[in-house]
Amino acid sequence: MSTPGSKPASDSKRAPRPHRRPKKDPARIVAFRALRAVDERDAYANLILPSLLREAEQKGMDRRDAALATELVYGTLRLQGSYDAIIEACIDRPLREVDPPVLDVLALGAHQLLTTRIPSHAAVSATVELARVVLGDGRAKFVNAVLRKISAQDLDTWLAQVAPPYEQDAEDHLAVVHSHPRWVVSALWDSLGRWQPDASGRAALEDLLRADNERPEVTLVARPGRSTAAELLDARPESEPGRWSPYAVRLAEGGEPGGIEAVKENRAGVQDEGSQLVALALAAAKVEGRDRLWLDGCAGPGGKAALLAALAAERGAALVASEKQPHRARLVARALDGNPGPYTVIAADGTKPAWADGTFDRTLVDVPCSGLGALRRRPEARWRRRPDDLAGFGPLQRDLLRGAVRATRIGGVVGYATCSPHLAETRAVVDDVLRDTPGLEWIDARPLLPGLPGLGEGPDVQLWPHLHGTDAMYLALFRRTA
Ligand SMILES: C[S@@+](CC[C@H](N)C(=O)[O-])C[C@H]1O[C@@H](n2cnc3c(N)ncnc32)[C@H](O)[C@@H]1O
Repeated sequence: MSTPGSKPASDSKRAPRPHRRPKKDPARIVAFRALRAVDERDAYANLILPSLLREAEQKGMDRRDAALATELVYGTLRLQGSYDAIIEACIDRPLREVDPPVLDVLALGAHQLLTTRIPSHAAVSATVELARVVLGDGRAKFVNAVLRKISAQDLDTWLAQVAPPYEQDAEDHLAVVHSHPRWVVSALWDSLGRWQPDASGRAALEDLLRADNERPEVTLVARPGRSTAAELLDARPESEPGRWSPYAVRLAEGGEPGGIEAVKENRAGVQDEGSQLVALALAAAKVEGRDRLWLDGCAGPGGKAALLAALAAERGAALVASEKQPHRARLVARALDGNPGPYTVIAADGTKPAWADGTFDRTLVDVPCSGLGALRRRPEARWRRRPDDLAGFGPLQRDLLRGAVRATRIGGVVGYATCSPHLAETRAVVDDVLRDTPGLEWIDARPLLPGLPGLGEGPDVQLWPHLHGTDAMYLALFRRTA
């Protein structure tokens, strides 16, 4: 029996193949559209994908296909560096001469072949079908030929072939094997060496790079006084308590937070444990005297502000949550909605403050940064960021910290946080501000994060995905003494 498009081999010379419409495969089409939006419009995968999935679900896409599309987008973007090197070894021209949509289809195919459990024949045929739909028959043939070459070896064999030997060029080797830009490998290595001098060798760096390529758990925060970890654990019995924060609950894989009552009512939210620890450490630092008015000077979209506001409410203190961008200030207002204690949300520039010097007892600035500490969550960020971006953030980070110091009264506490372990955004900023700002005592943050291993020599702390299971948050705490 012959089906449309397939004929007995003996016929193949005589009859031309009847035209067959390519099969539409919603998961792979959504994945392709998401990758195109990331490439063409600088879209963020975590924003564009949910909207494409909603649209496809309205047309009947089921949950399994939605899960497949999500895995394909995130997995392909994370491992793009490795896949590009492998694809380049399978074609006879430089990668930059391949049209970006073709490259996206090839990378999607490489991901299915080399990293997922999809059988090779299914991965090739489904990706070639996708190519027929989105690229046309001619280019689908090219895709077919390249994917067949890729399917001849597994990922480790390919990487051993395409990465330069470690001994010849360690950073390039790790960049290709672990799919990070070389400059990011270099920066992470420098930072790891600063914080973990005894454990910053090749093995530790590889653990970190691997952790960046893993899908992060979804962690919830039970906002104090409004919900408890026990309530969240009851709502999701298959979830687990956080490792470090008493307010954290880690959802089991695939766990959707949206249906949980406490989340719907804003009494709990989604928040990485590293961010929770930053807010908890700031709240735990000792201030001298009055402790009534707290400031979050870079509050948008409001995760840390919501936790700080709840902690402040428990102590009879109030939070001012300030954010420069009005649309992000609106997100902060939403995050704080229902907080049991007093709070104010304002749109203000932390470098030209809307408050008198010395107003606050505790101040946090969680400054804009490269985000190199959250590569697990933002799979495209590593490819989009450039080393020059750091020079752009540096002056603002220093000004925001100086502004935070001025905003805080003598005896009060200031926290400087970034979601980046890059030394230019952490130690270099703090060293410069300490040098030109008299009357600042650097507080040891380590005792304020009880139980966490590997916090180094202090007084500041750097969290790590591979050691703590958190984003790579940095925190330095100061007391204003004069
Ligand atoms: C890393 S995010 C803060 C994340 C937030 N703390 C949270 O946990 O949700 C940095 C924020 O600082 C804001 N920002 C940038 N420049 C600022 C400035 N000059 N003054 C105040 N906020 C600023 C950005 O718009 C961004 O929302």
